[in-house]
Amino acid sequence: MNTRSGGAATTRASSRLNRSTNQTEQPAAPVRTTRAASGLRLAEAAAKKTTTRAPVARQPLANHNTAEAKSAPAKKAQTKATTVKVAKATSTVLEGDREPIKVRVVVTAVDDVQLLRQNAQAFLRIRPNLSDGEPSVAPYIEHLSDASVRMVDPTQDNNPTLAPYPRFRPSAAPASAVYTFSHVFPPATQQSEFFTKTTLPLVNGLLNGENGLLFAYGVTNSGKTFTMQGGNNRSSAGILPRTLDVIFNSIDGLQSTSKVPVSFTQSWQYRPVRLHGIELEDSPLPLDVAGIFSRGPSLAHIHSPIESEPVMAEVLAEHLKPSSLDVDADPTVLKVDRNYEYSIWLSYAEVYNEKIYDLLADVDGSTGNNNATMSQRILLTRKALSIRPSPPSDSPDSTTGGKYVAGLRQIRVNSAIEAKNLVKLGQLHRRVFGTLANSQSSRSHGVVTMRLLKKHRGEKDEPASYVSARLTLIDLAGSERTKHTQTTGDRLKEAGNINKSLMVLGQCMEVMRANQRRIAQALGGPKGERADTRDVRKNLAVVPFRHSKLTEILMDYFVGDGRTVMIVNVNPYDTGFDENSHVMKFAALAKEVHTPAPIQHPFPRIASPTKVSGIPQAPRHRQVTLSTGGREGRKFSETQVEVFEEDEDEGDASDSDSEAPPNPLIEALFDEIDSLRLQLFEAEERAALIEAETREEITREMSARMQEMEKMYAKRLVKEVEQQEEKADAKIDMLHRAGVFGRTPGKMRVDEEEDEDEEEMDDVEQSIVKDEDANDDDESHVPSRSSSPLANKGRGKSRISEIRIAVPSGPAHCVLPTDESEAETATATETETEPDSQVDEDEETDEDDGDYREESDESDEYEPEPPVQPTPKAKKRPSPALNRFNPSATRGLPPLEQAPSPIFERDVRGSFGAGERESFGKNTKKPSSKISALASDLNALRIASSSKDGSEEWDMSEDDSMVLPSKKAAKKAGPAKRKKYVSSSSGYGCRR
Ligand SMILES: Nc1ncnc2c1ncn2[C@@H]1O[C@H](COP(=O)(O)OP(=O)(O)OP(=O)(O)O)[C@@H](O)[C@H]1O
Repeated sequence: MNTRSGGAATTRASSRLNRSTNQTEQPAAPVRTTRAASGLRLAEAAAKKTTTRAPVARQPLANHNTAEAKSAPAKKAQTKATTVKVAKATSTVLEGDREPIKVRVVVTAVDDVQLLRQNAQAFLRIRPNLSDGEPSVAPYIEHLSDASVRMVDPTQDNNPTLAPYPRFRPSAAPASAVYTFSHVFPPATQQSEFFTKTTLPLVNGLLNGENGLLFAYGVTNSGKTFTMQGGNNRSSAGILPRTLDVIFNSIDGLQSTSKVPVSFTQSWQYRPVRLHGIELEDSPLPLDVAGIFSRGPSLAHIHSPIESEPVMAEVLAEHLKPSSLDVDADPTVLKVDRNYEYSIWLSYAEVYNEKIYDLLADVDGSTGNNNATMSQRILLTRKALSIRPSPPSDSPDSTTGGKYVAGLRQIRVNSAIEAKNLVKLGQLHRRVFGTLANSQSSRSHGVVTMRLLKKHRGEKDEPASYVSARLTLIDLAGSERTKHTQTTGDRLKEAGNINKSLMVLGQCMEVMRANQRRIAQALGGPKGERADTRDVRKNLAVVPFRHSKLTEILMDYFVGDGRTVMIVNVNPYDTGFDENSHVMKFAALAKEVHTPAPIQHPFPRIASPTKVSGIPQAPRHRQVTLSTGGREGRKFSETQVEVFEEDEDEGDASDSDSEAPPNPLIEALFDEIDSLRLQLFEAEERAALIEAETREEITREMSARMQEMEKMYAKRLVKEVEQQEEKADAKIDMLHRAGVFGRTPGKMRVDEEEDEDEEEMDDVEQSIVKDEDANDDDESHVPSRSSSPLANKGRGKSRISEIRIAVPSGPAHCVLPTDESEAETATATETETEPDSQVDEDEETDEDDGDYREESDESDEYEPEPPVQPTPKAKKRPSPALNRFNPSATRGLPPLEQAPSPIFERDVRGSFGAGERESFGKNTKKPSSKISALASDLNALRIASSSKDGSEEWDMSEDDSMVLPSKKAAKKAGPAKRKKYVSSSSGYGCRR
């Protein structure tokens, strides 16, 4: 017989509230009371009967922070009180003007404020270094305070080749960031302390009828399983066993024994079903079940699931020995209301590859291949469970809905040891595969739910008398990315699904946070105005809980009531900085989620997202090896377990009939959406993988190139600095020599310079001779030369058709006079040189060689002019550059520029082509004084040449790029007296 509570399956609290409301003879008020609030039902209901309160003014949101600062219990009490006031207010308003909308508004507003005050808590736990001795690398997480840490990318400063230049960061993660948590636990934190600060409040809440959720998040090997379940050492029990200890310590002697006798030998008991429901046990339990439990942890007798799989029990007995289970028990006892009787029910599910399995379920086991080496083979078949929306009949006072895992066993446990044994059995059922990252890596999300039923001793034994609350502890799979674990095949798919569910979890939090902000903004209007959040609520984004199984089964915690605690595990030693940065960002997001975002949509019945409509899926087959013994002289045994995983069956849930018949069209549409979402997700994942790889490749190349460039620039910088230093030295020397600071540094130096000048002179002479020869050869090819009116003049001894000034490729030299008169001369010559700008202009007007040649041809038409005598000025003040040709009169100086401008060098050598010359003309915005000096040289040469045979004179036309000091005189003489300064493609030359 299945005695269902059906529509009567309301909690006592809600029924009393309804009764109270009904006293006004109104339809059931749309009051949203929470299940947690039902813990106060007696006192609250009594208060309602006796007092009439004014409607509660909505709390301004500005007080949010102040409210947060209050202690948790105080806050909870306040929340409950507020709820009661609202309930009363509802009643009052209904009695007054019978306008239900107003009531709704009040309730909604108060709910918003109330929910906004619920903060998700995030605790950070830093894993200690596990290697012997000092860690190979320093941890990159710095503990700043009890609530904050700083994470600095360890690769930022460690690369000496890059310092002090900023590193090109391939990652989007900030190189340094401070993260804040509710509390930060350093590596040395003991398990007991950690449990007390993070989980004990949740356990306390559970015993008081509040829901709670705690999950551990982090990359693989960061200590999630250690935190949740514990280690092998004494006192290293984790959160889960300690929670069980504290619960049973606290309800010791208060456990419910009430049963409904159905026959002389059998009795029934109320049990929790689905998400909120309570009903009589489907299958009768033997009356002496408690006695069986008390006989100890013999697996074969613990409970029916184990009994039905004796093979498993036998094989796993080794694993499930009580060993340290009871000696490592947490002694904490919490104060509970002793007027109640309690019962605890445990379920253990696994979300693996986007399918949910019951880890405590019967599995069809059979053995095979037994042999003498203790090697066994077990074939297990297990079936995936489906998720169903919680029927409204389970919780008529809840509008938030929620989903439950249909067919998930909830097993009653009477002691901590029993519970721990069940958990251990579940852990062995849980799929544990090794990856490269962690040989014992959890590849699934393990979800342990403790359900508490409590009933006041004075109440009748009926479903309405029971208060139900849940505490769910989740050991999430590692959040590492696939490429870091080098997973392939099945492992790759696992990793993809793990990441998917964690990603969706993050997305849900993000959407909830956005929704919360919108509600907060709506509530934060001008003071005194009643905020109507209905419109805002209607337009809230749908939180994508449906996108993954994990979020679907956790939905109730986010949209319903209860507290959420997130534990963030990080391993700052051998986990990548980027990986942990993602974890930290996720934590920051989760911490900001204050309130459940109400879902306005009904929850339709869903199909498995992995199931493509119409295509039956073959059961998945996997193989695991379980090893036992091997220590302390015991025999080593190995068991091969083959697992067949069947897809969930829509019709297998015993309670499926409690749901409303689904609309086939909606079903089909949801199936379609799910299948499309899956395809989209897979495509995105593929794209993300490709993108990540491409980015990484480009990043590597870029980094290498950047490094090369940085090195090159560094070298250049050093060279430039050296050159500058030498230049400065040279200048100082020059000034010394010029007598500004005194006499020249020494004779040695002068002699050296004289030698250099001699060499220079040799070069010039050689160049002249060479050019003469070349000109002899080329003359016929250069019409301008052959047609020059002066072409045949002076042939022979002193015939110079083109003069090139060759300057050594080394540093340019500057000649300074050694005595005062010379200095004066030099200064005067320099000042008399044509302005630079004039040279520039002239040069820029010469577009190409053709122009020159044209002019040259024109010049051929000129009549030979009588030689013009050099200007007295030029004679009187010879260019200092001319002194180069007279070593005895020259006073050399150290190099002025170690690396002369290439433009200047080419100019002097006259060896560049037309294009280069053009660019020279354009680029030389400000010709140096050396160019002017060179012009003076040429003029001096002209004078010297003229003085040799006394019949020829040289001059430069205005068209030429260089205007000689004698230009003024030539201008005065008229254009006819001017000669062209001819530029050929092979360089500058002076024609006569
Ligand atoms: N606080 C701690 N103190 C001592 N040892 C620890 C601590 N945290 C973790 N360890 C050790 O680090 C190793 C990895 O930890 P654990 O298996 O819990 O990682 P995990 O995050 O659960 O990895 P996975 O996600 O792959 O399951 C284990 O050997 C565990 O005993």
